[in-house]
This record gives sequence, structure tokens and C-alpha cells, in this order.
Amino acid sequence: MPSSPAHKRILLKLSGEALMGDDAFGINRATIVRMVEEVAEVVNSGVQVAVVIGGGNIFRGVAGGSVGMDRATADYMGMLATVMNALALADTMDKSGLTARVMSAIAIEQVVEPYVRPKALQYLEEGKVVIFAAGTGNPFFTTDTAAALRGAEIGAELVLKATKVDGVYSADPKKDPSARRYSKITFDDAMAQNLGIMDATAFALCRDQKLPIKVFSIFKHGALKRVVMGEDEGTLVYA
Ligand SMILES: Nc1ncnc2c1ncn2[C@@H]1O[C@H](COP(=O)(O)OP(=O)(O)O)[C@@H](O)[C@H]1O
Ligand SMILES: O=c1ccn([C@@H]2O[C@H](COP(=O)(O)OP(=O)(O)O)[C@@H](O)[C@H]2O)c(=O)[nH]1
Repeated sequence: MPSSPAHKRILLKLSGEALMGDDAFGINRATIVRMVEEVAEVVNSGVQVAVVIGGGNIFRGVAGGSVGMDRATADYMGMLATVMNALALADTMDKSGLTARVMSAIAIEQVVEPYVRPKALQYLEEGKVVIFAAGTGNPFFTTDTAAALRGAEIGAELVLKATKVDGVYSADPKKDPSARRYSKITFDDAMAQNLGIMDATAFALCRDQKLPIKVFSIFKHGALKRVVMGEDEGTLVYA
């Protein structure tokens, strides 16, 4: 087993829905604490960690009210949901001994500082965890695309998509029990097969920037650490 991390700087995409734990929506306290413990282990091993957090856990709770709404307006609600998650995550990180900074793609400066790339890079060099909130700041995008974008901007070596499934499968494993998991797959193959694990915009951006993605399960204890140590875990999507 390798004793030092395989990566110096990573971009971790955390699913908003994973924060719910077993609850119907919102943030489950035990779940967020456990996630932060796993992140802390990686930060304390000397890896620079930036995080993009999703919003599905909160947005799902209000989605009923967005039916029939203008798509862009609903998307702004989704982006604001990610700001709430980012604040909860940063608070939990600070209490666990990490230093976290939230940067928002939407101006909301009484609450969090705006995203300024050089400032983010400075925080990372200082060993702080930077949490990117509000996705890309644009409707019609996803937080997966925000992860690809910010990952490329900060020169991350790898985007880690921590999600509900333990990798990329030949079909959606929730719908097709015979689906097989790939240990690795190229961006071109993943896009050609229309694999629904990430949206095409995120895949295309990472492919063009030659920024690999690791898809792994957020629920599997120790998986994040194993990915960072370069061990065989989840699925690698590469150019
Ligand atoms: N080919 C596939 N391989 C793995 N998961 C897939 C695939 N196609 C669809 N999915 C679904 O994608 C989901 C993860 O994507 P998404 O809901 O965007 O997660 P997140 O909330 O982490 O952004 C999984 O729960 C899985 O059911
Ligand atoms: O750049 C972005 C990122 C997110 N969103 C909105 O925010 C919601 C929450 O993000 P996402 O679904 O990616 O979160 P996750 O699935 O990771 O919980 C999305 O559904 C979109 O409505 C958006 O409009 N632009």
C-alpha cells in the first residue's frame, strides 16, 4: 500500500443528496460529520482539497413548489441551496479542526466571499479547504459542471465525484441490475454510450482539459482516502 498521496491538489464534488443520509431531505448531522472526518484525513495527509457541493438534498425538498416555474428561476433556487450546504459543511469542517473558506459564484457578500481565483489558490496553498458554492453561477448548468470548471481553473490533478454509486456502470445500476462496473473508461466512450452518471457538459470540459475524474461511493468508508492514495477504487474516467 503506497504511503504518500498520489495527488497534490484535488477537486472533490460532494453530492448534495448524500448529505441527507437516511432522511427525506435536508442535512443529516451524523452524515455530514462522517463526511468531514473522511475529508480531514485527506487534508491532514498533505493534499490540497477544494470542494464543490451539490444542492439536491435541499432543492428536492422545495422542488414541488418549483413545478411550472421558469427554469432559470428554479435553477437559481438550486444554486442557493448549494450555498446553504456549503455553510453547513464549512461550519462542520471548522469544528473538526480544519480551516474552511466558502467562495460563491453568485454575489452574496454579507454571507460568503465571492469566488476570486487567485484568492482560492492562495487558500489552497495555505492548507485551507476551499468550498465552492452556487455552482457555476449560471442556470442550465449542474454542480458536476462546476466541479469540472473549478477543477480546471485551480489546476487540480483529479476531479473526485463522490456519489451514491460506487463507479460508472454500463447502464444505470439503479434501473438495470445486470449493469457492469467499469474500472476505467475513456471520456469518449462514456459520452458515446450516454452513461448518465455525469452530464455531457462536465464530461466534455474534463476531456478537453485532460482532467481525469474518479467516480466512487460516498457511502463506502475509507473510499476517499483510497482514491487519493492512488489505490484501486471506483471508476477512472480519462482522456
Ligand atoms: N452508467 C451509470 N453508471 C453509474 N451510475 C449511473 C449511470 N447512469 C445513471 N446513473 C445514476 O447516476 C446517479 C449519480 O448521479 P447524480 O444523481 O447526478 O449524483 P450526484 O447527486 O452525486 O450529483 C446514480 O445514483 C446512478 O443511479
Ligand atoms: O452551475 C449550476 C449548478 C447548479 N445549478 C442548480 O442547482 C441545482 C443543484 O445542483 P445539483 O443538482 O448539481 O446538485 P446534486 O445533484 O449534486 O445534489 C441543480 O439542479 C440546478 O438547478 C445551476 O443552475 N447551475
